[in-house]
Amino acid sequence: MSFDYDLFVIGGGSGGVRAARVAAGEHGARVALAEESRMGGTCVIRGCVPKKLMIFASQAGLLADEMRGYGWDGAQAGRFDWEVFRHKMDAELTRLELIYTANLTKAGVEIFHQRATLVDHHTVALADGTRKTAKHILIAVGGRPALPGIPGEELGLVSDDLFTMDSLPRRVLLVGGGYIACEFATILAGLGCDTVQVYRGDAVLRGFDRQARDMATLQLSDIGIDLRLNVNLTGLERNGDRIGVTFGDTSREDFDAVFWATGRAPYTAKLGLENTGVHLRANGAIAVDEWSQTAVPSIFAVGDVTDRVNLTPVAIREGHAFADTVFGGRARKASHVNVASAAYLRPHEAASVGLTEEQAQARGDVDVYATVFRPMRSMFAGSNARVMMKLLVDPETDRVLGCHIFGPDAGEMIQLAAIPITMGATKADFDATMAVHPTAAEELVTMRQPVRRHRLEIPAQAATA
Ligand SMILES: Cc1cc2nc3c(=O)[nH]c(=O)nc-3n(C[C@H](O)[C@H](O)[C@H](O)COP(=O)(O)OP(=O)(O)OC[C@H]3O[C@@H](n4cnc5c(N)ncnc54)[C@H](O)[C@@H]3O)c2cc1C
Ligand SMILES: NC(=O)c1ccc[n+]([C@@H]2O[C@H](COP(=O)([O-])OP(=O)(O)OC[C@H]3O[C@@H](n4cnc5c(N)ncnc54)[C@H](O)[C@@H]3O)[C@@H](O)[C@H]2O)c1
Repeated sequence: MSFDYDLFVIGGGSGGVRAARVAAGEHGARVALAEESRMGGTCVIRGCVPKKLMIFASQAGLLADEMRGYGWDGAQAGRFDWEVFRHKMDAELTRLELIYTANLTKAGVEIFHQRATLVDHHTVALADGTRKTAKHILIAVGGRPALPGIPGEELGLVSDDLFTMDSLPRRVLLVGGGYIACEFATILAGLGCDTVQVYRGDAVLRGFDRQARDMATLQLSDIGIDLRLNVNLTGLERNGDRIGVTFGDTSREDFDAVFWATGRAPYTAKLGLENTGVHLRANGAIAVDEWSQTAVPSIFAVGDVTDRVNLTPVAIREGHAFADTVFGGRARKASHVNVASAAYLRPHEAASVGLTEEQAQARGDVDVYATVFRPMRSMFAGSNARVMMKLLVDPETDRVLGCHIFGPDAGEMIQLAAIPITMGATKADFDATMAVHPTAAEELVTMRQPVRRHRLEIPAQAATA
C-alpha cells in the first residue's frame, strides 16, 4: 500500500517538532506536520519561555531591596511598563516561532497550518477537508488547562491568558499550589499586583521534597503574596467589572482577575480517536508502551498527551527516541527516571532530581545529608532568606538517590547535579569533588555527616520468619 507520507505528525509543540525534524532531516523520511495554532506549542508560545521572561521581569523589586543592603542608597525598582514588556515578549515569541518553522521546512517537513483529526489508522483529515495518508501517525497534541468544575468557572482565566492581557490586574487571585500557581503568583506579585493565592492543601508544590515545599510555602508569603492554605472556592460571579469569589467558609471577596492553575488535562477531545483502536487511560491520556506506541501499531504518541512526565525536555526526548527507533534503525527509549525539574520562584527556586526524602524513606534505608543556611549574598544585604541543599544516600550502596535544592538559581544547579546522579554517582564521588569557593553550591560536596538516618522498620514477626 502506498501512502502520501512516511509520517504525519499532529501537533507542532516540543515533542512533535523534534520528531518531525529528526525523522525528515536526519533519517530521510517523508514527513508532514499539522499545527492548529502557533508553531512551537505550549512551551514556546504560552509556557516555559514567556513564563521565564516574566520571572526575570518580576525580580526588580527584590534586586533593588538587595542593592540597598549593599549601600545603593534609594535604589528602587521604578515603574513596570507592561505594554513595553509585552511588545518585546511578543516579538521574541514570533522570532522563535519563525525559527521553529524554518528549521522544519529546512529539514523537508511539509507544514499544514490547520487542525488535523484521525480518520483511521493511516489517515488524517485536515480542517479544510483534505485527507492525507501516512504509514505512521504521531499524536503530539499536548494538554489544556483543566478547570475545577465549580459554578461561574468560565469567568476565570487560565495560564494562556497571562501572556496576552491588555493590562495587569490590580487585585488578582490564583487558585492552585502547583508549578503554575506558584510561578504565576511570584510573577504577578513581583510586577506589583495585589496577589492572593489559595491552595486546598497544607504546603505548595506537591511532589517536591517536603522540606523544599515548606520553604517554598514560606517564601511565597515572605515576598508579599497573601497565601491561604487549606482553602477551597465554591463559586465565581460577575460583579460589575470585577469577579466575586465565594470561598468554602462562605466568605466573599472581589478580584479584578482570577486564574485557575488547577492542573492540565490531555487534549484528546474531538481528535477522532474513536475512529481508531487507540486506548485511553482513565484520565484521558493516550496509553502508550515504552516505545511511545499506542494499541494501534501505526500510531504513536509523545508528550503531555500521554501524561508521563509533563515537561518540555521529556516531550523532546520522547519525540527524538520515536524518530530514531522508527525511521533511524536505532531503537531508543526515553527514560523517565531521574528527570530533574525546577519551579522558578523568586528569590529562591525549588529544584529536584531523583527521589524525595519521603520516597526514599518508603523505599528503604536512607541517610539524609542536608543543610539550611543564609547565603552570603542575601544575608549581607539583610535578608533572612534561607537556602536548603539535600542529598539522599543509600547506606548500602552509597549511591545518591536524590538531590533537592532550594536557593538562588537552583534550576541551574540541579541540571549539573543531575549528571552524576544519572551516571550512578556515590556519596564518595561527591566527597571526592573539590569545592568551588565561595559559592552556595559547594555545600553539595562538603556535607560530611548525615543529619538523619531513616531505617526501614521490619515487623518483628517478619524479621524472625
Ligand atoms: C504555563 C506553563 C509553564 C510551563 N513551564 C515549563 C517549564 O518551565 N519547563 C518545562 O520543562 N515545562 C514547562 N511546561 C510544560 C511544557 O510546556 C509541556 O510539557 C510541553 O510543551 C509539552 O509538549 P508537547 O509537545 O507534548 O505539547 P505542546 O507543546 O502543548 O504542543 C502541542 C501542539 O499541538 C497543537 N495541536 C493540538 N491539537 C491539534 C490538532 N488536532 N491539530 C493540529 N495541531 C494540534 C497545539 O496547538 C500545540 O501547539 C509549562 C507549561 C505551562 C502551561
Ligand atoms: N517549571 C516547570 O517545569 C513547570 C512550570 C509550569 C508547568 N509545568 C508542567 O505543567 C504541569 C501543569 O502545571 P499545573 O501547575 O497546572 O499543575 P500541577 O499538577 O502541578 O498543580 C495543579 C494544582 O491544582 C490543584 N487543584 C487541582 N484540582 C483542584 C481543584 N478542583 N480545586 C482546587 N485546586 C485544585 C492541585 O492540588 C495542584 O496544587 C506541571 O505538572 C508540570 O508538569 C512545569
